[in-house]
Amino acid sequence: MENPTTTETSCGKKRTGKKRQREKTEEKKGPDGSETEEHLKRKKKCEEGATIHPVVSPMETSISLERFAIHKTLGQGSFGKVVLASDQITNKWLAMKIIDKQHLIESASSCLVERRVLEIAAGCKFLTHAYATFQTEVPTLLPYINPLFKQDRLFFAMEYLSGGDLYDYLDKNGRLDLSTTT
Ligand SMILES: Nc1ncnc2c1ncn2[C@@H]1O[C@H](COP(=O)(O)OP(=O)(O)OP(=O)(O)O)[C@@H](O)[C@H]1O
Repeated sequence: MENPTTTETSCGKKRTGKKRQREKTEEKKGPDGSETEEHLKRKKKCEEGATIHPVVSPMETSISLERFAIHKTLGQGSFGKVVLASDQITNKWLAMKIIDKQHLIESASSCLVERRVLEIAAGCKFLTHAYATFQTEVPTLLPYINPLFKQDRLFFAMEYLSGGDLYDYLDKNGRLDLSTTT
């Protein structure tokens, strides 16, 4: 597995309201390494320029945190932090967004919208997508008995994009020329 920790990322920056575009064009697979028929259909439609409608749930939701090794923090967003993780089953690197559910009381709908966008993006080569979402639920009294048990959290396991985000790139280099964008 190639080590992505040597590539430049915009670590530690907090900004709001931006969505990065996908920088890699290699084929993407689910956490089990396979590409579903639905993903392939959606990828084809996307390449043909058709409107992609959300499917019920192309993402894995029945996996747990133990499956992943967490390596370092990639950045901080409005909902929580994003860490570099590796999937110990497929051996792939990914970015994991960790959201403390207590912070979602005011913004649960924004989080659901973000999840939907990550889901719709599956199969579209210009958008970052999520492979899986899952959550941890801690019995209410456990954090008081043992502080190592943190509050309930939501996890978005997304494709890892190295090289920083589009906003930083445009900020530093100005407008992209036509050949770079196509
Ligand atoms: N898929 C990814 N691959 C690599 N780094 C990422 C990825 N997603 C996020 N990051 C890093 O984590 C930071 C925070 O991302 P996040 O999506 O939480 O917030 P944002 O898009 O910057 O802002 P907002 O939360 O308002 O949407 C980003 O600025 C980037 O440095």
